[in-house]
Amino acid sequence: MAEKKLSPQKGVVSGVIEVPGDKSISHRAVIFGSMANGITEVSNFLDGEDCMRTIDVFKSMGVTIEKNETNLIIHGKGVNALKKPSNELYFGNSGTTARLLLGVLAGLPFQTYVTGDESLSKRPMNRVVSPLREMGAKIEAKGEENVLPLTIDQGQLSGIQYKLPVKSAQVKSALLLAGLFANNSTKISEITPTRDHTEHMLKAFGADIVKHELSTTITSNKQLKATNVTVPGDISSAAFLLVGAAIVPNSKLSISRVGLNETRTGIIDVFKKMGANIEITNVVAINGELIGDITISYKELEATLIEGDVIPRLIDEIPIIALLATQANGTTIIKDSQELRYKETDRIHAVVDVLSKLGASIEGTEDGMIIHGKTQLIGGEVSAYHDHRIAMMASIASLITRDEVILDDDSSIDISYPGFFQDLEKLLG
Ligand SMILES: O=C(O)C1=C[C@@H](OP(=O)(O)O)[C@@H](O)[C@H](O)C1
Ligand SMILES: C=C(OP(=O)(O)O)C(=O)O
Repeated sequence: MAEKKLSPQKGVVSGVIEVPGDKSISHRAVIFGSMANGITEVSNFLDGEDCMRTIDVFKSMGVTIEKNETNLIIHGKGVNALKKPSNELYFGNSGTTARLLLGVLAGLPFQTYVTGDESLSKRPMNRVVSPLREMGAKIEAKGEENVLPLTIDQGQLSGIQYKLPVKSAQVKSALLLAGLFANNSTKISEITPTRDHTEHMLKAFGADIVKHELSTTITSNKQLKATNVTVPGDISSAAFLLVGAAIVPNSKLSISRVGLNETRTGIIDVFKKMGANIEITNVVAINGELIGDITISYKELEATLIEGDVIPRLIDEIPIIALLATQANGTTIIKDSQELRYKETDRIHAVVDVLSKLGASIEGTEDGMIIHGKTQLIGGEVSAYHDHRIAMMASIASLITRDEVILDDDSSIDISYPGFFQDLEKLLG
């Protein structure tokens, strides 16, 4: 535990910066690079704790993964070369590692035993385990049904046609990965588009994948071919700094080389709906992923309604959007976000608790929250709930509080944004 005292009102947020690599794409680069034949070089890989858990899993299955000054180098020898690990596989705090790896481990010809930390051990795994069992996977809970720890035995997978009941890219990705091991094709359909990095990367690594509207079909194929991956800056990390600039008068901030995949840019739509001064420039596509620069400057904002199809496009940004809404004129309503209750912590409860303690006018609802702005935040002692996104939200709040913010523990920030406080320091006047 590392308590953090954040002094209030440290001045304007201004400058040009890059944020660390995208967490979702970094995980996937390690997974695909480790399953492929050949060397995969990953530039701008996120050195966050969650991605380290994915690296450790493949190292324990015999893959050589090393770093040079700039890149992560993965020496893939194909899925047939993966070896039975000698110990349990530990997924730490990472939901993405857990869900995606279950899809891979279900197809491997040896037994594995998988565990996670206290938070991950409470998060639902049935959303992945149940369709994987339909495919023929042999997965058993060690204790309580449908949560970690789990044992995965060798099973013969068959393709399925599956309509996702939850709006989850992790579930979709797990099933597409399992589809690589199945003896016929697998078709996954969604009701609402979720992040599609897995689909882009499957294509880049040579898998046989066809996308038609909201359905994706994958044909079994264990022979992925290595390719280099450029990881864009993480828009979910950029979100904290962008909100910092949007709420501190006279700020102006540019973030370069940020991922702008349409399935991730819901926060930009929200900024625009609130009337923010925001501009996107220099957009290029690399392996199907858009990358560009975002510039924002301070402006009075108006409240808005956030609901429906935009939610999966900004699901991880809702804590910081809630802070933004405390500074917009009027009532912002966030709906359709029940999924927040199944993250590192119940994020509806945590956001409402932290922002209320800091002086905001906010209520939780079953599937979201209602925020009345604009309020002068006061400051005070708050818990980060061991959740990186809550810790960074409270830290950004201190830029506008009247008094100090005391955070019980800032160590979770290393999950997705090591160097967060150094970057923030650089931008403060
Ligand atoms: O696929 C991914 O990389 C992720 C998908 C989302 O989770 P769900 O699939 O549970 O919505 C998101 O919240 C998580 O941070 C990363
Ligand atoms: C929910 C998150 O990640 P994960 O599901 O991988 O733990 C997150 O990064 O906000």
